Amino acid sequence: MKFTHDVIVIGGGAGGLTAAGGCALFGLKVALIEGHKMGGECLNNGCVPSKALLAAAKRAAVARTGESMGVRIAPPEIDWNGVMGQVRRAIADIEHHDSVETFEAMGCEVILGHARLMGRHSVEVARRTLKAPRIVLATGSHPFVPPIAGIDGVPYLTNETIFEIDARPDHLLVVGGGNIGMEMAQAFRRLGSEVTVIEPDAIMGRDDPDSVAVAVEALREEGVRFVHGEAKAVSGTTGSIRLEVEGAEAVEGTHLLIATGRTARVEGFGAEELGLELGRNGFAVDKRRRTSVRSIYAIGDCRDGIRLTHVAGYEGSNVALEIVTGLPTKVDYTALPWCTYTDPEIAQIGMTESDAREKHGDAITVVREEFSENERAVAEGASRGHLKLVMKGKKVLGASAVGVNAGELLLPLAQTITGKTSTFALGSAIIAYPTRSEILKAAAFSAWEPTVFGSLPKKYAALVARVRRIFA
Ligand SMILES: Cc1cc2nc3c(=O)[nH]c(=O)nc-3n(C[C@H](O)[C@H](O)[C@H](O)COP(=O)(O)OP(=O)(O)OC[C@H]3O[C@@H](n4cnc5c(N)ncnc54)[C@H](O)[C@@H]3O)c2cc1C
Ligand SMILES: NC(=O)c1ccc[n+]([C@@H]2O[C@H](COP(=O)([O-])OP(=O)(O)OC[C@H]3O[C@@H](n4cnc5c(N)ncnc54)[C@H](O)[C@@H]3O)[C@@H](O)[C@H]2O)c1
Repeated sequence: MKFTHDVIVIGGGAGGLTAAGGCALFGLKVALIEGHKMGGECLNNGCVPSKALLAAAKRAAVARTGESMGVRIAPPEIDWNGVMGQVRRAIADIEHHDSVETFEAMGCEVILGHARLMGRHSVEVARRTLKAPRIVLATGSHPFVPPIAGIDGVPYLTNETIFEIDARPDHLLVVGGGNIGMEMAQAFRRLGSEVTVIEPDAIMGRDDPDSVAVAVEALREEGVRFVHGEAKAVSGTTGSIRLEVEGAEAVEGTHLLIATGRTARVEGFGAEELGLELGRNGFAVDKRRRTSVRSIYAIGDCRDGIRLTHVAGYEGSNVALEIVTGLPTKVDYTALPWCTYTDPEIAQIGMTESDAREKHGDAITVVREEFSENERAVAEGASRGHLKLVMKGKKVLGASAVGVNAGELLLPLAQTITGKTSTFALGSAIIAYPTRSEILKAAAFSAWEPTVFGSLPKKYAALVARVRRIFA
């Protein structure tokens, strides 16, 4: 077969960009195909606009404290156009990282158009047929809308539309208490909407319940209402929406946000015809991210598994490495981090306490340190939250943190979990005072405290002291 490229990448989101850029930087001939907007979900409808909205909301929340620390601030006035402008500005300021020009400069041939798989080595796009020994699918996901009776007759928002609404909702009903639900609930509440979150299971069920409880309490104090139950039926129109909830009373609001998870994008581009096997939600892949057709990889949101930007990017670089070197390269998620950017922030890396108990039973220990003992947090009057280290012996298996900027604490823990550093090194490091990172040192040191101040070191110290008294 005559190949036009070494690798064809379908999808210009976090996964596809990283795979394509990685291969191109090694000098391979790469075709990168994007059918909608470069940057994908994260830049255009996901991480970036949501964090920009949370930033505007935080300003409003600070202003709402009125008088605090002897400083009086006027109550916030929310200009919705300005808020949406902040969201657009953030996207505009970041989009050059993901632009056609940037990826052409790296050496990719960027093709804008809808790609279609025609065979194990061939793709059609913009009336051209491309052929390559390897194809990478990075086609992402779209919002999952559950079968709520009446949903098709009611206007509803998803992450694809919520960052463009032209007026602030008076009362936002958020169906789903996952990452999107929690972040959007706090953002809209702080910007002045009434907010009700409807969730039948645990709020943010993948996270440590102790961390989640701290954030839920904070959101409740700010006025977010949580209703425990499943959204079953909906009626009404924008401005007047009524949602029937199984196991709870019906709720009414002006706008409806569906934040109930994602569906992998696996249809409409020839994957069915090629017979690519599917998992529960996305392409079935092995640890090298190969699909059932071995010349075709699937990475990021479109394959069955975790859906996060840094995961898509990591899988993109992993696949690029495998294609470039020709050596099998497996993904390793023992130190996977994720954060939810509410205030307080919820951060997790590696195993939660319950994951670890399930795997190792009583062999694990959990060390917990409170931000109320961290002097920086106390001085700043923001000491809500804690850090939990989950350990087996002196090895960290995972950590859960909740508090201001908790996600920024994860890097040293990633190195500890992967064995690149140790709890001893973390516990004995010099940490600038006063910083929130001191909580890491305190937790790591707790693991060593019984050993360092144990009976043997005490006996040794006593011996040195006795000798010194004799010879001093
Ligand atoms: C509201 C929200 C907030 C989020 N916040 C965070 C966060 O804070 N941190 C985090 O880590 N993750 C976050 N995520 C998740 C993150 O956005 C995704 O995990 C990430 O974007 C997945 O990247 P991807 O490359 O797999 O797919 P995508 O970003 O979805 O990109 C896929 C691309 O493929 C293109 N495409 C699809 N089919 C074709 C075709 N046939 N031909 C050509 N092009 C095609 C699409 O147009 C799209 O641009 C958030 C998600 C949402 C919805
Ligand atoms: N900070 C971050 O990293 C971040 C932020 C936002 C989104 N994301 C990613 O985006 C993806 C989607 O987020 P999400 O919040 O939509 O999904 P999610 O899977 O986190 O949560 C969806 C929630 O909806 C609930 N639900 C489902 N059907 C329901 C019904 N009929 N009534 C009420 N509740 C119902 C589920 O029980 C679940 O708790 C996730 O994969 C997440 O990783 C990440």
